[in-house]
Amino acid sequence: MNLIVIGAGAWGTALAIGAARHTAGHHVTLWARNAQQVADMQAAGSNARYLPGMAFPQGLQCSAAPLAQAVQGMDLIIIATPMSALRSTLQALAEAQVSVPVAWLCKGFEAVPAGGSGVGLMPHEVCAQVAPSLLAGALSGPSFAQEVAKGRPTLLVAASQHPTVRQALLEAFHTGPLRLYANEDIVGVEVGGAVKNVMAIAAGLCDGLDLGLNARAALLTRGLAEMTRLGVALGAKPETFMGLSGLGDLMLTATGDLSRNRKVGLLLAQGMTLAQAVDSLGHVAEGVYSARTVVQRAQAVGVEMPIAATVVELLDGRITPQAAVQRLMARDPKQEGL
Ligand SMILES: NC(=O)C1=CN([C@@H]2O[C@H](COP(=O)(O)OP(=O)(O)OC[C@H]3O[C@@H](n4cnc5c(N)ncnc54)[C@H](O)[C@@H]3O)[C@@H](O)[C@H]2O)C=CC1
Ligand SMILES: O=C(CO)COP(=O)(O)O
Repeated sequence: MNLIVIGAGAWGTALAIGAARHTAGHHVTLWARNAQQVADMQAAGSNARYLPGMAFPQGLQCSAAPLAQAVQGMDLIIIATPMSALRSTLQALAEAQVSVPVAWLCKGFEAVPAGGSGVGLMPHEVCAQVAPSLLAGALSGPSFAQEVAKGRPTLLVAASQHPTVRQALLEAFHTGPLRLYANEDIVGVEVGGAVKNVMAIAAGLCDGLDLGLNARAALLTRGLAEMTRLGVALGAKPETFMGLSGLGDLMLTATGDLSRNRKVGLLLAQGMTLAQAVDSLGHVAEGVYSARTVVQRAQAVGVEMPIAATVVELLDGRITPQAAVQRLMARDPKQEGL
């Protein structure tokens, strides 16, 4: 199998390493838009900027060729850019008349700028707009890049309504320490991936303010309820949220210190501004950009998401972390459930 990973950040690089290391007979290409980055990676045999200390296995190729040329002859195309570049990348693939399976790794909803109008979309909705004939899907689940690059056991979900896409993802990545499950519920998988990042920011704040383990468990439980409510209202199956891309990724991202989203919350709790927190990461934290869209989509379908809405106010600097906690605690009593 020939496969190409578009976008050489932490996650694209880790997955390319995993596929190249464990699948004899696969030819894996890691593509970056920046020729200098490709030259640096080739010279070092690693991606020092985005995934330092992880040596490339033999056979992993790097490329900065024009995208339309780079994807020729590929059997599977993986988009590993941030959510903000998904639309333009899908457009480029549509223009290149790609007919092989494509899957994105980005977790988020398209951003709606502060004060802006319009509706932010889920990844598969973006694809339906700009590249409707692509055979496409998402690869998601609890997976810190550094652990995948180290070869630690990791379970992922191949989500698509197209069996050929699910099958191609399994063929490419179900190997060695990577185990894949297939799921047709792309809405559920994408809602889980987007909302867990928003909840991880909240969990970082909770821990940064030293609110305690009881508070964090409560936050994640109610966060899961918010995720499920939104997903079901958007057409997802409720059971998807009990799976890897829902509860699994929520647990990992909200409690694991490798998470960039969690780190944003921890840094805000220390008194950093959002700009300072984001600048200090050196990587994307998708929850910062998706939070507003998540809440806006929830309002559009009449779903209440008090934790996510509070995160948006915090990110906008309209409320202090302490006031946010007081407000959530002072909500009226209600029946437990979704
Ligand atoms: N890092 C992780 O452990 C995981 C990340 N993800 C998701 O994967 C996506 C990417 O995350 P990371 O790789 O960690 O981000 P990162 O911040 O490490 O790297 C992003 C990369 O995308 C590249 N990029 C940006 N725009 C591009 C474009 N138009 N064309 C090609 N490349 C472009 C940047 O140059 C950079 O190399 C995010 O949506 C993230 O939520 C999902 C699972 C795990
Ligand atoms: O999606 C991830 C793990 O599954 C990575 O989370 P962060 O983007 O918060 O680091």
